[in-house]
Amino acid sequence: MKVKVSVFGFGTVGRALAEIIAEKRKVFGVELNVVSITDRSGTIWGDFDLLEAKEVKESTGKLSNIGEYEVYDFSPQELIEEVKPDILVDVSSWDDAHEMYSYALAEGISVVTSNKPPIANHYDELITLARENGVGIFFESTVMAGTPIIGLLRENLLGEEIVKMEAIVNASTTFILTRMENGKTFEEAMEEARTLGILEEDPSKDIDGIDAYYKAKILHWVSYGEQPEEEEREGIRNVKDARNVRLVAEISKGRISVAPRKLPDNSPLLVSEVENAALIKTENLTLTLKGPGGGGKVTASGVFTDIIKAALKFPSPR
Ligand SMILES: NC(=O)c1ccc[n+]([C@@H]2O[C@H](COP(=O)([O-])OP(=O)(O)OC[C@H]3O[C@@H](n4cnc5c(N)ncnc54)[C@H](O)[C@@H]3O)[C@@H](O)[C@H]2O)c1
Ligand SMILES: N[C@@H](CCO)C(=O)O
Ligand code: NA
Repeated sequence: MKVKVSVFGFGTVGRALAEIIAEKRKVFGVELNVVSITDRSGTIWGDFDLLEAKEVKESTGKLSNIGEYEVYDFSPQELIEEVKPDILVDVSSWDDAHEMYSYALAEGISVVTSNKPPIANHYDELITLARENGVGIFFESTVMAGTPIIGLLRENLLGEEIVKMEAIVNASTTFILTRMENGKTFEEAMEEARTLGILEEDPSKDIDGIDAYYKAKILHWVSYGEQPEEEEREGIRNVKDARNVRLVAEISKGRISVAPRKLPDNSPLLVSEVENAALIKTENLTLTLKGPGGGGKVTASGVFTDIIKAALKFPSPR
């Protein structure tokens, strides 16, 4: 089965995805063909070499510098109408990408994304639109990167009421707090996090708990199919003694909160570096899920899985 893919956004995750697809373009009976890539400088469309596009972006910062191919100045709607991919992959940091998703879903194009605000703020309308048009919307890497918490909740535990989740879902604050535990200043730790490619384009989203809040909201939508009524959010700017402190997201029916908490020494949530963790309590099970929560390849891994699920028209009950 040949599948046309349009990639929107070509930063850390987009370029890591290009590497994975270049290596694994034919898997599970699916043959992936990336027909367009878009960054802020424009869209390349046609029979370009993926790794060449990655190299041009890395060396010059702009896809439009890829000499021998035409560069198009498409609006998101023109991109959908002209290129007509089978799957639209959003790995950009465009907070308002939901309109582009709606164009695609209405045209029978599945959407895969690692971009949280569009899913956190427009979940219901996007899921409904996908179902009405017989296509899928997949967002594994919006929470815990490629660590499969979204697939776990959307495609499993279907007979279980999710009683409560406590989770560490932001890699940057975990990294910063663990560096501060080891004597680094907040500024030094921030600088180190920047070199890892895990900070948001606007790092205040990490520091002020906004990224973790979006993720908690997505987990609430997937678990309960509705908005939370109660929301609390606090970041880590006021943390002075970082020992055993982590930014904890709590999700239960009707309520989400994000706040720094001092954890006991034996807490499974006491992760470090870029690790994420989730404690999931249902009526009959108590689960712990741990894994990397940030970085180009580990995020692109979850995006790749979603591309295959979209190609195989994988049903997501929730
Ligand atoms: N890096 C990670 O560890 C990680 C993990 C999970 C999810 N994410 C999410 O995945 C997305 C990409 O992350 P990243 O680390 O690659 O970010 P990045 O800042 O490296 O790249 C984002 C890209 O999006 C492009 N972009 C932003 N707005 C655009 C627009 N309107 N039109 C075209 N291009 C636009 C930027 O130019 C940039 O190339 C973000 O939404 C991020 O929150 C990242
Ligand atoms: N900035 C995010 C990237 C992963 O979503 C984090 O630190 O967790
Ligand atoms: Na995930």
